[in-house]
Amino acid sequence: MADEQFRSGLVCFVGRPNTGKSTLTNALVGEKIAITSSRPQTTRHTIRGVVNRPDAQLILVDTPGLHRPRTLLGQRLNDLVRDTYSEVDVIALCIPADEKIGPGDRWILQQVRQLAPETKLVGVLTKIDKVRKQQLAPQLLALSEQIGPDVEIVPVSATDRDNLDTLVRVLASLLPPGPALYPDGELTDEPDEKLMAELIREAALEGVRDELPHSLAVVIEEVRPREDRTDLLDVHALIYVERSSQKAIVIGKGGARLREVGTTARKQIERLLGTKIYLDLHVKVAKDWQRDPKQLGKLGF
Ligand SMILES: Nc1nc2c(ncn2[C@@H]2O[C@H](COP(=O)(O)OP(=O)(O)OP(=O)(O)O)[C@@H](O)[C@H]2O)c(=O)[nH]1
Repeated sequence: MADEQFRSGLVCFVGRPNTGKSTLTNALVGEKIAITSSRPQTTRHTIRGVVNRPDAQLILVDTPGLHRPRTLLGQRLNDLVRDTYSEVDVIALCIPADEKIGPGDRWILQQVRQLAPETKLVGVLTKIDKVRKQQLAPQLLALSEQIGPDVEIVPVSATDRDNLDTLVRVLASLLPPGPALYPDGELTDEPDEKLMAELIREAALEGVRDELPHSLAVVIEEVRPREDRTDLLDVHALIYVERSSQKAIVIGKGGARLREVGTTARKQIERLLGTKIYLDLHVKVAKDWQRDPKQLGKLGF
C-alpha cells in the first residue's frame, strides 16, 4: 500500500564540473527549465525544474557548489552546505561513465556522506553513450564499491535520453510521501499563501477524509517574519469546518490530532519555502459555509 502513496520532494545532482548535471536536469524537466523561484527572500534553493509523474513530483534544486578547499574553509561555509544537503530529500551523485573515478569524485562522495548522513543517495552514471557496453559493467562495479552496496546506481545518457525513466522512478521511490508541492504540476506564480493553505488542508484531511467530505477550508490569516529573527516566519492559519462535530474530529483528543496536522503541514511548508516557520493553527466553525456565498467569498472560493 505504501508504494501507492503520492511522493514529493527535493532532489539535487552533485558531482564534479562537467559530469553532465545540467544536461541531465534539462533532459528531465524538458522545456520547463530555468523558471526561477518567485521568492528569492525565502528560498535557499534555486529551483531548476519540476518533474511530474502520476505518482510523484520531483523538484530539482541547485545546491551550493562543493569546492575542494585549497585553503581552510570556515565553519560557516560548512554549516551552509550541511544545511542545504540535509534539507533535500535525495542527493544524486553524478559520475561520468567515460572517466575513471578519481579523487575529486571520492572527495565529493565523502563530503555528502559526512555533511548529510541522513539524506538518501543515488549514484548516476552519466554519458553512457560515450562508452561501449563492455566498459559499463566495470565502471558500475567501481562506483558501487565507492558508494556502497545499498545505494542504487542508474546508468543514463542525457543526450540519448537513455534510461531517464528509470532514473526518475528510482529518485521518486526515495522521496517522502506527501502532496505535490506545486499542485498544478508546474512551477506556478500562485502566491505562497495558496500553496500553504493547500498543504494544511491536505494534512488536516489525512486519515479523516471520509468524515469531512469537502467540509474543510483553510485560510492563511497572516504571514510575518519574526521580528528578531530573519530565518523564521510566523504563519497564522484558520481551518474552517461546517459543524462543531467536525471541529472535534480535526482537533482530536486533547488537541493531539491538530498538533499532528500542524507538524505535518509545517514540515511541508518549510520544504516549500526553504525557511523555518512557526505555524499557528486554529479551527473555526463556519456554519454551512459551502452554501453561503458571503462565506465562500471570504474563504477564497
Ligand atoms: N555524450 C554525452 N555528453 C554529455 C551527456 N551529458 C552531458 N554531456 C556533455 O558533457 C559536458 C558537460 O555537461 P554539463 O551538463 O554542462 O555538466 P555539469 O556537470 O552541469 O557541469 P558544471 O556546470 O561545470 O558543473 C557538456 O559538453 C555536455 O554536452 C551525455 O549524456 N552524453
